Amino acid sequence: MPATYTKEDTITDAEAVKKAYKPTHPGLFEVVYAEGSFNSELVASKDYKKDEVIVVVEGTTPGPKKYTSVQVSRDLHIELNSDLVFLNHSCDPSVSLDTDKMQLIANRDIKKGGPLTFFYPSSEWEMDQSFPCWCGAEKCSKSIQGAKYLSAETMDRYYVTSHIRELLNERGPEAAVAPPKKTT
Ligand SMILES: C[S@@+](CC[C@H](N)C(=O)[O-])C[C@H]1O[C@@H](n2cnc3c(N)ncnc32)[C@H](O)[C@@H]1O
Repeated sequence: MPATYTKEDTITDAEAVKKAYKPTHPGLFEVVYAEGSFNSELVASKDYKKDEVIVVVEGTTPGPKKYTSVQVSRDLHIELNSDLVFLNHSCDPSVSLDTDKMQLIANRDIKKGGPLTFFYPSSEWEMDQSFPCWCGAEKCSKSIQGAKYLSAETMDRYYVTSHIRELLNERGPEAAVAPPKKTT
């Protein structure tokens, strides 16, 4: 999978992709490829302790809001340009992405091979590509569209970046706006 990962990169031969794969962060984490669109995931290559900094995120570039981008301030979106693009969303996330310190931090002890997932609305106000969540967490938000569409009560359960905290504070205590109907 190239660093310039695009929507067209549907995996039709996961075995061939696996053979050609060179991890961007060997020893820290790696991609587990699965056929189809968006079915691959990032997993730990070693055990991590709760609160451990897994990696300082480097080599990012600014770009337009996309399904691969991460929002790092009110107006700035970046591409991760590494295997980190395979971090999936979970409503019970194993890691947090601190976009102020640009650090990926373990939310709990993580075993080697365990999935690395973060709560996408912790950094994204309105996502480019929304999706029905498959995470299966007890308190799953079901439709992931960005922090704008979640209640303060839900957002309070999670680590939230400073730009999202500001936007939530500006919105005030009223309920989140109704989500748009269309999801991908
Ligand atoms: C940057 S990709 C993450 C890697 C992706 N799994 C892949 O194989 O390309 C983000 C996309 O992955 C999918 N995704 C990530 N987490 C998901 C989840 N919990 N439930 C459903 N789809 C998810 C969504 O399609 C999302 O737009």
